[in-house]
Amino acid sequence: MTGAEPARKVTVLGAGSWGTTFAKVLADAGSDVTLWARRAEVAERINTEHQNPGYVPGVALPESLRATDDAVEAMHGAEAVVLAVPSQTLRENLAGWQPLLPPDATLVSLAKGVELSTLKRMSEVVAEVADVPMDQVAVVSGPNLAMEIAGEQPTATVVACTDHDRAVALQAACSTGYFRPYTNTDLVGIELAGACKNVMALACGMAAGLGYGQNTMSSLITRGLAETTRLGAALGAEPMTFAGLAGLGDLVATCTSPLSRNRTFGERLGRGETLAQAQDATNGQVAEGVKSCSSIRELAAHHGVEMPITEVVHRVCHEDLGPVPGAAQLLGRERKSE
Ligand SMILES: NC(=O)c1ccc[n+]([C@@H]2O[C@H](COP(=O)([O-])OP(=O)(O)OC[C@H]3O[C@@H](n4cnc5c(N)ncnc54)[C@H](O)[C@@H]3O)[C@@H](O)[C@H]2O)c1
Ligand SMILES: O=P(O)(O)OC[C@H](O)CO
Repeated sequence: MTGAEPARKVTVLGAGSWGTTFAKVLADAGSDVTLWARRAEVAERINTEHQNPGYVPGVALPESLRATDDAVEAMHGAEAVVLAVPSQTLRENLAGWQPLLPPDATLVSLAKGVELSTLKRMSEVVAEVADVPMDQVAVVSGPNLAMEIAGEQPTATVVACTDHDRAVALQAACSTGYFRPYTNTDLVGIELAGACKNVMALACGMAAGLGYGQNTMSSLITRGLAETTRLGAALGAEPMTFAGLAGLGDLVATCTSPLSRNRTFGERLGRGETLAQAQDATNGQVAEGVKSCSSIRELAAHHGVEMPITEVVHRVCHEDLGPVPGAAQLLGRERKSE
């Protein structure tokens, strides 16, 4: 897919909550969409009953949306390939798909995370594993809780790509009466915002689980935005990106919605559940912040950036710090100006 023409043939790899929902958006926008599912029975049900009840219960999928568990068939002739798998498995998934990628296809990451061990953003992982230039990689990120979009509630998002024409083409391919994408070329800012907001949603969830109210949430959201913006500035992002849909927009949606897996996960920790107990309650769906809190913390340390909320979330998730002492640690920090 090149130039400013809408993509007509789009493949979505991953039929989880967001992959299925984004495939519906693309199909509703008039694109010719094939959705790849890991399990044959999921693909079969989408094709015959137009449903994916394990991930988007009660949602009628467009009849034009085709699904398959055959990656070769899924990717044949695609102008854009959308990667809708968890951040920490993207490298492994994409390595398997790499030989099948159509050479000039725009590769679109939906994942919100930072890879453990390499500390790479998802677009960096995609460009490296697919062996394509960075301007062939795009990202979609914003306040995009899948179930609300699947219910066709009005939502905006950001399509980011360093190649503006590709961003415009993808924007056209996913614009519907209920889904309004904006373009942006600040890939670094858009991706960091998407990864960090999951960590802040864990923190807000913990606060909710402890019984704290809106002052605490607003304090965490605002200071979470401050530390995310600091990291972004150190990595060359445009600071204004963090005030946009993929920054403040997604932060507010994720930190305040009971639909967020990250917020829900944090709430369980705040109520005193262990990591394993909270994990059991996710129905197999991914709460990206649980792993990304560690990679973001490490990335910040490499760049000499202070991220106190991320630090506490990491310690609660992985170093046995209780949420109450975690809150005390944040409140007890050295006094400073805003
Ligand atoms: N659900 C949302 O509301 C939403 C919105 C925006 C962005 N995202 C991001 O999109 C990405 C995917 O999220 P999702 O909500 O679709 O996740 P999900 O847990 O609902 O689905 C994950 C999908 O990846 C597939 N998969 C392939 N290989 C896998 C492996 N090795 N391990 C686990 N799953 C594997 C699963 O079969 C499943 O179809 C995440 O990074 C998430 O942060 C999600
Ligand atoms: O359910 P979560 O916490 O993964 O959040 C989903 C989306 O990223 C919200 O934009």
